[in-house]
Amino acid sequence: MVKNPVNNNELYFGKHSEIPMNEEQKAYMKMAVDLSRSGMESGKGGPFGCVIVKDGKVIGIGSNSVLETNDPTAHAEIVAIRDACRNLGHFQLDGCEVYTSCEPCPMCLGAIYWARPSKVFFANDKRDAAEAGFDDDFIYQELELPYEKRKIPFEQGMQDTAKEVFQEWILKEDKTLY
Ligand SMILES: Nc1nc2[nH]cnc2c(=O)[nH]1
Repeated sequence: MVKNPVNNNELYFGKHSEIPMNEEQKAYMKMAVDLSRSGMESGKGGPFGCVIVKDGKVIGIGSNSVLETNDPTAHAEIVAIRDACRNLGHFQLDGCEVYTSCEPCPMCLGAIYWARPSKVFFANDKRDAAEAGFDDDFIYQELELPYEKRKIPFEQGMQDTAKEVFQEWILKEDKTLY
């Protein structure tokens, strides 16, 4: 195993997964890839597609719609999570599988963790996305930098004031945790 000497992270060489997908899983991934192509060809957005499956049924689909909607958050995974949650009538994706044509970017990774599906399958990875001109890997690298060294610097202020609301949340009795 080769490691990055700066942060000791394992370096990427070649494919991640050693467990081949079964035929059903391949069929869902093919749907995700088809969505990536149709979204790209229609001009909706970049070449990314996503399918969400629960108990053998497709409950959400999405293709990248950033260009069509002028929404920088309209990544395929976000569009599919919104579709699935709308269809389920719930804000979490318990017991669901996410099939995405590309490894999720940090934003989509966050959305996936918040939605809490049981598994994620991806085809292209963040290095493939970088070769195609997308910033997914760059943003992962930014996460490892101190706030002031990021391309978009982050500065903290008024923590005490904002924390008062967190204290109110902690004490609030009628809240739904998510
Ligand atoms: N995984 C993923 N990466 C992206 N990078 C830019 N757009 C997207 C997207 O929709 N999905």
